[in-house]
Order: sequence, then C-alpha cells, then structure tokens
Amino acid sequence: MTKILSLTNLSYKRNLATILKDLNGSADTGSIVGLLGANGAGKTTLMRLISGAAKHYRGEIKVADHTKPLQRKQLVSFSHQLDGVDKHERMAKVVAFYDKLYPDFSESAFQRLAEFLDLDLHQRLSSLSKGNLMKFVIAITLARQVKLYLLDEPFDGIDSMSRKKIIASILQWKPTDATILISDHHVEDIENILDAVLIVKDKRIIVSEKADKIRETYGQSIEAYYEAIYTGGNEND
Ligand SMILES: Nc1ncnc2c1ncn2[C@@H]1O[C@H](COP(=O)(O)OP(=O)(O)OP(=O)(O)O)[C@@H](O)[C@H]1O
Repeated sequence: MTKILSLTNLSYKRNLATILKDLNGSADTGSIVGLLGANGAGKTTLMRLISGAAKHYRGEIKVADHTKPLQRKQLVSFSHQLDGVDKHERMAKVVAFYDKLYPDFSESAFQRLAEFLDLDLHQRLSSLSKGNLMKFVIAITLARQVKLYLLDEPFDGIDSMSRKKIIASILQWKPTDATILISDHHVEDIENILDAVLIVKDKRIIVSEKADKIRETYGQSIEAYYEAIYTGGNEND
C-alpha cells in the first residue's frame, strides 16, 4: 500500500507554545482516515500544516513525495480554504472565483455535488444556515481534483439528516485513489466510513491503526476504543 501522506518528527510552535512535538504518522493512498482528538489536541493545526497554510515547522511533511509547502498546496484541498472569502458573496460567484484560482477545480464535479446536496447557488454565504454553509464547503473542497482532501470537522453542529447526506456525497464521489482525512471529535458521525484512524493526544499521534484491526483486536467500536484511549486505557496494548 503506498502512502499519500507521511509525517516525520513534526514539531510546531505558535506564540512560543508547543502545539505538536515529534509527531509521526501516515495515511495510505485511497483511504478515508479519521483524525481524532479532543478540543485543542491540534487537529486543525495539523491540517493547516499538511495543506501548506502553516509554515515554520520542524520535521518533514510529505504528500505524494513532495515536501515543500507550495507543492503541497497544489496536491491538497482543505476545507478551510474558504475562510478568507467575503461572506456577502453569492455561492455562484465564489465557485467562479475558485474555478479561476485552482486549475484543478472541476466545475462539473462541483455541479454534481451541489445538486446532490440541494444547494441554491444564488444565495449569499452570509444567508446560509450552518448546515448549508458546510454543504457548500464540502462541495467546493471536493470539486478540486487532487490527491488529498482535508475536511476539518465537517459535521460540527450539523443535523443528522444533513450529516448523512454529506457522508453519502463523500462516499459516492470519492475516486478510488483519492485520500480523505476527516477530523472530528464525535467519532460516531464517521465511524462507519473510516478505513483507518489517527488519534492525536499530548502533541503527537498516539495511535495510527486500521479501523478493522481496532474492531477485530479490541472487539470495540472505534468510538469506544477512542474514548478508552482518552481516559487512559488501550494505548500500546
Ligand atoms: N494563534 C495561536 N496561538 C497560540 N496557540 C494557539 C493558536 N492557535 C491555536 N493554538 C493552540 O493550539 C492548540 C491546538 O489547536 P487546534 O485548533 O489545532 O486544536 P483542534 O484539535 O483542532 O481543536 P478543536 O477540536 O477544538 O477544533 C490549542 O491548544 C490552541 O489553544
């Protein structure tokens, strides 16, 4: 199995505070990987580093054999890319902007996703509910044709029907060779679609394991296993 992502001895400080320290981990090409961890564990920071948005780290971040932040930016689509967009814009205009900005943006893929997620592209971002805004973020993130997708807490505050719809869109859309890293602290949301999990705790990845192996070895759901890790059990058993 080839690795799309390899993190080696990764350390990162922000305003003198150490956020990640000597972190190691990897993701197999074509897999859906859950990046799990409590609030403040460093999931968003790690995604910002992988995407090339955060710099000045120590160690190595490799995406498909590329280690430089600028090269990684072209290989990774990150759900936070929309953060700087003017919220008064209509969705259609943001899509046109994305189409110009990213040579890998597929308008047809976006249209398919937008239709599936029932998005009305004439609406302004500022008028969208939290769930519809997240659906738009998912559609625009997945419409780029790249090797690695980073979805940061895509189900935060989303009702269960929208959640199911978003999960269905991820599964329906995902090409076999695309890899998706999804961060979440509500494991039950994504448990059934995960091929592997990376658990972040104490500034590093303390578990990097296949989902089936966790279920078989520990006879537990991913959620139960993850909770046990956080309360002190299971680690390095
Ligand atoms: N600008 C900053 N300056 C200093 N510390 C920061 C800064 N931004 C984030 N941090 C710290 O980095 C740590 C990791 O934050 P991060 O947002 O990556 O965690 P997270 O796992 O994504 O959390 P959540 O699940 O709550 O979104 C936290 O302790 C946070 O306080």
